[in-house]
Amino acid sequence: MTNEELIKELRKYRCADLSDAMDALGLVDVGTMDERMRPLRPGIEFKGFAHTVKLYPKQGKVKECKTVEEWKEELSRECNNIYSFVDTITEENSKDMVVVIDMDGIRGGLWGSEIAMNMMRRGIEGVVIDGGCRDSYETNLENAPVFCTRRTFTHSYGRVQGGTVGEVINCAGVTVKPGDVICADDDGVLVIPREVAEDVIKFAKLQLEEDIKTRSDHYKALGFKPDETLERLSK
Ligand SMILES: O=C([O-])CC(=O)C(=O)O
Ligand SMILES: [Mg+2]
Repeated sequence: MTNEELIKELRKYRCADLSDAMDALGLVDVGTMDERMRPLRPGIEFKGFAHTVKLYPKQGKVKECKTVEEWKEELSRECNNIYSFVDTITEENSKDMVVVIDMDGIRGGLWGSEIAMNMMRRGIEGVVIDGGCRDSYETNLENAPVFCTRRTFTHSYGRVQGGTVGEVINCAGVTVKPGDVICADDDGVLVIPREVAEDVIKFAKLQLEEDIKTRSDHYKALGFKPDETLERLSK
């Protein structure tokens, strides 16, 4: 299966179906991120391949700025360091990309309503951050696809420093390799190693088919209008 075929197929399934499939393969909780990893609002769902970023806690004292000009210069210099990973994400390589960021759970609001739109313009599927997001209200108005472990108003300035891109990281308790499949929905984030992803689909299909069958019966018995998720497999 090509990556394109794989991701198209995986998108039919809920994290619950995919997690049950991992269980069936003996991989219980292998890719289950900590429950603190939450969507910024209900209803965010995406799947894609991991582009990994590791950032480090800022060490040492920060400068005390005496003038606005000094602060502007200081902030710009620090941001160039913290956000140096941004230029590794382009319109050319962003298809089916999920940016996965390990910042050691630090509070600093690395994501905000500006970078969220910047990344949407570059074309990523979503971002998963073991750390902070700020400007939550505006970021939600933008429909930005963001999962994080913290919400905050603090900046990453003075709290985070630049690191590496494209290495094996630990994000919310899970080892993530570049190219692993990242699955995110209202229930949380599941990481599926690329090498087992095709087997996972076989078992996930059984789970979802059975769920659709039984829930369709429940809808009929209750006289409710079926919800659109019963169509997931025909998409
Ligand atoms: O400015 C930053 O570095 C983070 C932020 O608030 C945004 O992206 O809106
Ligand atoms: Mg902002």
